[in-house]
Amino acid sequence: MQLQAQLRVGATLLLAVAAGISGYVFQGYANAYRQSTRDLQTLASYNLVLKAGNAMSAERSPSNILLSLDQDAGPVYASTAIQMADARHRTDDALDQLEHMLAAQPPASPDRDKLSRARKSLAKGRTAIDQLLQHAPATRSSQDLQDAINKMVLARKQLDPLIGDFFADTVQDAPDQARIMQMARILSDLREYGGRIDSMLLVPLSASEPIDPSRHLVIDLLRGHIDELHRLLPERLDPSDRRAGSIDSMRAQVEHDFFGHTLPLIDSLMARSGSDYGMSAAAFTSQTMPDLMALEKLEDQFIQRAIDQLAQVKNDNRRHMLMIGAYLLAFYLFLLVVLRAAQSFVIRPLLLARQEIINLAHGDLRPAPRAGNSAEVRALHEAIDTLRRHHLNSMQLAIERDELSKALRRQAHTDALTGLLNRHALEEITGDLSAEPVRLSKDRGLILIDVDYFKPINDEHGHIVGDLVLREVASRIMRSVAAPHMAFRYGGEEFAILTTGLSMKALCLLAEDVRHAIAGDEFTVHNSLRLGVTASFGVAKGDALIFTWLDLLNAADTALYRAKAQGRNQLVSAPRVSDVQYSG
Ligand SMILES: Nc1nc2c(ncn2[C@@H]2O[C@H](COP(=O)(O)OP(=O)(O)OP(=O)(O)O)[C@@H](O)[C@H]2O)c(=O)[nH]1
Repeated sequence: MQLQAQLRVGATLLLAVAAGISGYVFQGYANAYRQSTRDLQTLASYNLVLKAGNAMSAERSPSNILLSLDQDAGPVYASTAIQMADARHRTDDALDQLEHMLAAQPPASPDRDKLSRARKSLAKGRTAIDQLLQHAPATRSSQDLQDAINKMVLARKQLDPLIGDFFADTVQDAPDQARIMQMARILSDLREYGGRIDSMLLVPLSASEPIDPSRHLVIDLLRGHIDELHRLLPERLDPSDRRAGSIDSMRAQVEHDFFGHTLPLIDSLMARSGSDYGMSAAAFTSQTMPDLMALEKLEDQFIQRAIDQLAQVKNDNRRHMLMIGAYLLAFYLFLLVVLRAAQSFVIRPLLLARQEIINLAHGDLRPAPRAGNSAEVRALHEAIDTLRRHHLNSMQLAIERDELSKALRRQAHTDALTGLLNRHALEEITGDLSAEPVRLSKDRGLILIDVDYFKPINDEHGHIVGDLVLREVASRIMRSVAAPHMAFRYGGEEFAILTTGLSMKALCLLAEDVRHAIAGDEFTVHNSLRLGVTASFGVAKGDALIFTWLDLLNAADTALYRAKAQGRNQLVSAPRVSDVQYSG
């Protein structure tokens, strides 16, 4: 498998493993995120119901104070009336929010029915209170007062089933939040029961009547509930939360105010057997209202803190999910970069180096494109450069060898004295005469030339002069012979001209030209020595009688012999079918 493919497979495997692990962790966070979203929604809904209940409970306090005040109370009455109006407003807001939340449920759903009944009861309670407030306190009967108060308590009680249903549902849907909801409910119930006791004491205190046994019983029952709930309420509401400082201080404050002040006050009022309570209903309600409000506030802060914590958990989970996604993406990009880098810095340089080596192998020594700059790739390029240099050297050596062998070949075929082709060259062209006879082309013609009386020149003037004469003879022959015909020094003072495509007549004319060129002007050896030189010529051409090189050579040699014999400085052509003969 190619390196690139291996890298891709490796990267895909790595990515798959990373994606698997990330997916597993991501799934965990996604589940936690979904759970925290659900919990948050559940807790927020539960908070809405409790808020509505608390608002209804809280609304009773200013109503009760107002019912126990004389309209002549002036600013106190007016400010309490404003407080009651505000409290009603808050209750309506809370109930509206609750109704809005329940709007998703079908119109005839039990929850919406319960809420609607509670609102109707509340409206009745408010009407009863408003009607009572139309009359001066002295003209109100205790019964009417108790009825109005009971209606308000009943309205709040109508909401209990809804709170109970939400509590049950949410404990089921978000069991992790059960403790928080339970604590919130305890605080809400404490506030409600405290408020109810307040309401129950309002009539006896307003009318300065003794607490009748049935009222006593109800208040004792409520008091008992409060004690029970008090026991369930821990010292620290959420010890796991280190930031819960303000909650804990509020909790301590509630312990001090509600349990340490309001309840003992109630107990002391309950303990009085007569009708002298030592305080008015308005004073009593005004004293207990802040403590009840503190309870309410504690519940509100507590559940709000829980909601904030859940929102934080939800955000943390979402952040973790995003981080995992970002890490995975970053890992994917990293792998992509690694692959690209491998492609740029390893694979491409390798492939280019491979191509360069192939080019070198095919003799292409030109510089090829390269890539990569790592130490390893540079080392590879240096190795290729070394190979190129070796290749270049051996090619140069081969060229030199070739040129040398050509020069040697040329030398072997050239006569050193005259510069003409030598006999060996002629034999290469005509074929080894000792071997099988080579078929001769009829186009071929041969002129053999022999310098006349050369020995006497040597003898009289020395070999050096003889050499100069031979050179001049060769030079004059060369000047007369043009391609495709070729001139040779055949040996000693003998020369040859090999022709192609000449008729016997043209051959003889050429030989005659050469003869004149030699014999025409005297040879100037030096200023004081001028020599007249002649040569004899034997001419032969391929035809029906002469059909091998040996035949041609013999025929030309015989003709030359005859030219010598006939007196030299002449040419004799070999006998032909037509037997034409020229003589000079
Ligand atoms: N200077 C010189 N002399 C050479 C060379 N090669 C052969 N000779 C001489 O050429 C002479 C040839 O003499 P011969 O064969 O008798 O011919 P000739 O004297 O020309 O007589 P004919 O051919 O019969 O006219 C010899 O003396 C050789 O020594 C050479 O390269 N240089």
